Amino acid sequence: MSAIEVDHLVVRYGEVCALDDATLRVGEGRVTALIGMNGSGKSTLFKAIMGLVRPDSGEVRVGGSSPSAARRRGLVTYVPQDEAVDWNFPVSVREVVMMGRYGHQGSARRPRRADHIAVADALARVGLTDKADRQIGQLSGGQKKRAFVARGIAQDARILLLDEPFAGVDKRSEATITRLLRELAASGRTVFISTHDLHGVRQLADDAVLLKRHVLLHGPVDEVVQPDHLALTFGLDPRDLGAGKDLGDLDGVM
Ligand SMILES: Nc1ncnc2c1ncn2[C@@H]1O[C@H](COP(=O)(O)OP(=O)(O)OP(=O)(O)O)[C@@H](O)[C@H]1O
Repeated sequence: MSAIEVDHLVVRYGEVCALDDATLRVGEGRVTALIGMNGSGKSTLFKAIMGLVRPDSGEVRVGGSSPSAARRRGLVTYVPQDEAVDWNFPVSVREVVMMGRYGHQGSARRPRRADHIAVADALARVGLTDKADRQIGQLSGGQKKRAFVARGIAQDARILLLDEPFAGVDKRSEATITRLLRELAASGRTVFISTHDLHGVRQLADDAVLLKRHVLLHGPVDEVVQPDHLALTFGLDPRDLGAGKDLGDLDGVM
């Protein structure tokens, strides 16, 4: 079954066409990696799935609903790239994670016992229990990502979107996040994640999508993450990625 359905999606920002006839199905209970060069439309695709940008044409369905309805129902959560977040905002790590519980608290927004338990559990799962009372901006890059993953876990969202969670992240956080995302998929969650980490992608993902304003290729990660396909995605000559080369040769162009 598909958790996310994107049909002939077109999104423009003025003159710039960020997504041009993008169509894809993201399978439920799987980890799907989204791969594409800078400006290929990855963040725009996530924003369209969250209902944060309006399509010029085409359609997005999330768990069978419109993106805004899915967001209101707490079906989907989004871990944005660093730049999209105001790290000076005076909230603690625990409060950030508690935000994931708002949808469970009714209009009073007063945390109940179950909310405190869910937050403590999520913090423990990402290894941030001892950092819970710090202001969010005082965490390292990897710890911040883990805090937002914890918010998604506390929310109990069925679908998690993560925009480059490994960018600027230490090895320990990367391993923690990879393990957590695999656990979430094993428990039926859908994980859709953009990444530049081609080395780690086979351990992380079941499927991969190559994006260049539209979907170039989508399938099992081992079939998709191949030098020829990546060369096409990143606008390189496939001969530059032939025998004796590996995915590391793409590091400089991503
Ligand atoms: N708010 C905006 N206004 C104008 N143009 C935008 C806006 N957001 C994105 N774009 C443009 O749309 C295109 C797609 O951007 P998007 O951020 O979706 O790409 P991306 O694949 O996530 O890139 P990156 O890997 O650098 O994060 C780019 O050309 C970008 O400059």
